[in-house]
This record gives sequence, structure tokens and C-alpha cells, in this order.
Amino acid sequence: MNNILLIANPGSGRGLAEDYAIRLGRLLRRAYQAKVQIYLTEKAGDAYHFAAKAHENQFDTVICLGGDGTVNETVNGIFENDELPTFGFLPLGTVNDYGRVLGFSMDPEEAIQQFKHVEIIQSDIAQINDQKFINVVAIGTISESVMKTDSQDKNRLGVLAYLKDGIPAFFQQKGLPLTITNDEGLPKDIFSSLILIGSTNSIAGIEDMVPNARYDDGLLHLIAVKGDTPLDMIRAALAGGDRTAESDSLYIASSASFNIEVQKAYLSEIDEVLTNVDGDEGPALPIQLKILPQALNVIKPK
Ligand SMILES: Nc1ncnc2c1ncn2[C@@H]1O[C@H](COP(=O)(O)OP(=O)(O)OP(=O)(O)O)[C@@H](O)[C@H]1O
Repeated sequence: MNNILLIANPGSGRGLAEDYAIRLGRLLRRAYQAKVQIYLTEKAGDAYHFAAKAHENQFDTVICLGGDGTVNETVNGIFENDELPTFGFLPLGTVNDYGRVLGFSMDPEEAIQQFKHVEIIQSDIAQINDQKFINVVAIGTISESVMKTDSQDKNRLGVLAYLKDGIPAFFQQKGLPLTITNDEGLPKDIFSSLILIGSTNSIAGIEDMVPNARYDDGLLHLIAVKGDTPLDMIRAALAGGDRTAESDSLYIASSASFNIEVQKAYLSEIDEVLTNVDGDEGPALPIQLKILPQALNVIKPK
């Protein structure tokens, strides 16, 4: 960490991201005698472009400050470099799954202090088609509605903002007939209203959603609610169990890759099915998901 680029989305962190960036920069200069420059994003796409030029601009480390969207953009940008810089981030979003996984405090002031004692780990990075993702790909009516949740609402209401959009969608759920094929080429037909695929144990802010998953286990982890009515979803949420194996209410699978498509018999009946990638709109089905094992050096609090 000799030459650090800090990328901050000034709209995140309840409007305090720029202030946090200045304070984090000060700490990094003092603790590591590092050179630090701060770039502020002005629009979607900026974090990607800043990170993509990091190596060319002599930065060996890129640390972003923002929510899941900014982390996603920055990591995608980092992978455009000939030599990959080390990646770090200060979690300032509403959910921050990857921040939870790495052991960051959800209080930005505390998280800044955690940069005093860090280690560099090799983290898996997941990919949907040719795009990297950090936390989760979600498929289903609820996930389609919450990806429209407004950033200002999230700053104002926190996680409640998702309820505002998610509750109406909850009652309009439709089961999707999908074929999921794992890395052994085994296809499985399922009928589900919500499918989540993550690369770590924390999904949608629930830290033990996939209790056995690790950020460096080389696997994607899929959880899908069985059935298609709101009642099936409630049954899945209330069911006990440790979510380590398939149950009456949940499909569970782990694999280095998954291909997901609408079952061929239903193709003419079903409109486009969109995905939600790290909270933003992603590609429509069919999709190819895979894990890049231990592909990125990432800063983790000690
Ligand atoms: N200055 C900016 N103005 C408008 N949009 C921006 C700006 N900078 C970044 N963005 C876009 O805003 C999106 C959301 O930002 P970010 O993820 O940092 O915050 P958030 O929505 O509050 O976080 P979360 O979704 O985790 O709660 C990003 O995907 C990015 O493309």
C-alpha cells in the first residue's frame, strides 16, 4: 500500500462519504506512509473507469467508499488492469454483505479505525456472464422490485426502504420454472419465486444465510425457495434448519458454476426474467455464473 487511490461516491453514507474519504486518507498516510489521492464519483460508471486506469496511473491499491453498487463497479474496473491492484473498501451501503464477511464494522467511523490493522487475503470473485459480482445474484419478483429502490430512500430509511418496494412485490410473486445446471453438467428443474446465488456466507444482510460458505472456498452457493406463493416464502423463512442441505422448503446447492435458464417447455409463456446483481439490474436469463477462485487481493481488518 504505497500509492493508494480512494474512490468515493459522495451520495453514499448519508452524504458523508467525502468526509470519510478525507479521514481515511489521513489515517493511511500516517499508518503506512502511503501516497493517497481521492477521486469523487459524479455519476454511475465513474468508479469503474477510475479503477480501470489504476495501474496505468501508478496506483498499487484501490479503496472505494460507497455501497454495493460502488464496490461492484470498482471491482469490475480493477479487473481491466494488466496488473491487478489490491482492493479495499469502506462499506457505506445499506446491506454491505461483503463488508460483513470481511469483519468490517457497519459504523463507518469504526471501520475507518479498522484500517490501522489489516491483512491482505485472496478472495474469490464471482462472475455473471462476463461481469464480476461481489455479493449476490437474485432472481424473482421481489428482487426485481427492490433493484428499483431509490438511493435517496436508502439513505433516508435504511433497510426499511427495501420493505417499501418489497412488500407489494411479495404479494405478486410468481413461481419461475427454471433449469439449473451445476459444474458437473447435471441439470435440475425447479419451480421457485426467489433464487439467491452468493459467493460468501452473507446474503441480503443475513450473515449466516449460507453457514458453510467462505470467501475463498472456490464455490458459488445457491438457495431457492420451493414453490411459488407468498405462503411458500413464509414457510421457507420460518422453517428451522441450518440451510446446509436441501429441505422441504428450500433448494440448496454449491458448485463452481451454475447455468440458469427458463425451462424449455415454458419458454413461450414466460416474459423476460431479469436478474438483480449486487442490488442493481443485471442481465436477463439465460445466465452463466462462475467463481474465479482466490482471484483478488483484498484488504481485511485483522
Ligand atoms: N455521484 C454520483 N451520482 C449519482 N450516482 C452515482 C454517483 N456515484 C455513483 N453513483 C451510482 O450510484 C449507485 C449506487 O451507489 P452506492 O452503491 O455507492 O450507494 P447505495 O445505493 O446507497 O448503496 P446500497 O445499494 O449498498 O445501499 C452506484 O451503482 C453508482 O453507479
